Amino acid sequence: MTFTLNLAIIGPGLVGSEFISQIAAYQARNAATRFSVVAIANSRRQILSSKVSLSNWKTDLEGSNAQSADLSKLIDHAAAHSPCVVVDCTSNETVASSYPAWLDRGLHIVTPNKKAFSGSLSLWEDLQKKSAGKSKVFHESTVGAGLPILSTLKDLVDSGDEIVKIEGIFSGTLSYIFNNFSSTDPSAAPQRFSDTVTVAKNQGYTEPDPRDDLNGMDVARKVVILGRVAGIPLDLSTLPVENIVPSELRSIPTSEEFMAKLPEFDDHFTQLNESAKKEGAVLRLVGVVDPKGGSSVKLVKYAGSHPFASLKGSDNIIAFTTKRFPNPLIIQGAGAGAAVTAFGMFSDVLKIASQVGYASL
Ligand SMILES: NC(=O)C1=CN([C@@H]2O[C@H](COP(=O)(O)OP(=O)(O)OC[C@H]3O[C@@H](n4cnc5c(N)ncnc54)[C@H](OP(=O)(O)O)[C@@H]3O)[C@@H](O)[C@H]2O)C=CC1
Ligand SMILES: N[C@@H](CC=O)C(=O)O
Ligand code: NA
Repeated sequence: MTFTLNLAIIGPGLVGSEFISQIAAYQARNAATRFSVVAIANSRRQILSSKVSLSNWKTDLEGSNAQSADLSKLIDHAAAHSPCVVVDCTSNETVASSYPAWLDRGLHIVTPNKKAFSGSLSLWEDLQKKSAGKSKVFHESTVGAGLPILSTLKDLVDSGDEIVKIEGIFSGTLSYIFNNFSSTDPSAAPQRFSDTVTVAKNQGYTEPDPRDDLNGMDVARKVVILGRVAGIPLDLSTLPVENIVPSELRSIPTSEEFMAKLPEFDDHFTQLNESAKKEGAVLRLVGVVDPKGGSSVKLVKYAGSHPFASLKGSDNIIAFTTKRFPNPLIIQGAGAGAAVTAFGMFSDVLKIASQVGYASL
């Protein structure tokens, strides 16, 4: 008997489109069709079908067979195509707040969207309770993109290890910016801070508004998620977070205006970097999960010899110090970008497939 896992994809932007491409490439490589995309929706339009064409979906989404976006219709359609995973590739809070209702409909959820897991504790607890049943929720790409961070942490916790501290560089954007702007390499040409932000945005590392990275909130959300998976009930509203967006730029309405004005503040960031350099150090924005109460997001000066100082590109580095790993277990690699984020989502979909029937093929 052929087992097919259906997929309803919300938000085919940078990450969502790459996820669709990876599913299409998988289908081309595998004779038996294991996945069928039954819905694709952005904020304006949606296509509902028993099998969406993965070679033509962009045109179809704009064509006459598409409907106006209506999330409740999409969910009805997904629920009628069980087993179905709703893949939320938006960063939308309202979409995220609907997850418990979707789980009640028997749907599974895979997402890189951090909003539900770093939002209210009651939503988090509701999701834990509801995903303990038949419906599954996986969100590996919410921390460290495709790097196996949450699965590793869950394995540590479930097997009875004790978390002493989790510390790391959890932002691909801020990693890229500071690795280039505040380098350990004395021969590296000095860079303007605003130029590194532009490159990070163009490479697809940033949130739609790069201020959500620079204000520490994207890292804060990851710290909250890691804390909660580790059993520490962290809350975004009480976590100390260092915001490095100059105060004059915080209330500018659009990200485009923000990017246009950022070069005016290059001297401010150069001075920060120079003061670190005088101490033989570099700047890095780190997140800390501390069961004893010191969880935070802060800009830290690290000596050039520290492992966080020699990161490259948009790499994340996460150090788990536990009772069993007093010398930390370290995971390092690309922590942002469409390909690695979509890979993390694909690996989550494969886990659901194996749990709900793939194994029986
Ligand atoms: N970029 C990265 O490296 C990483 C990203 N992530 C997360 O992945 C997610 C997607 O990021 P990215 O692809 O860069 O974002 P994009 O802005 O490129 O894409 C967002 C997509 O969501 C759609 N969308 C927004 N609101 C709604 C809505 N209410 N209903 C339906 N669709 C909606 C948009 O549609 P429309 O075009 O109509 O607005 C668009 O298709 C985010 O949660 C991000 O935090 C996680 C890890 C790494
Ligand atoms: N903007 C984020 C994307 C992944 O979560 C980052 O830079 O890490
Ligand atoms: Na991850």
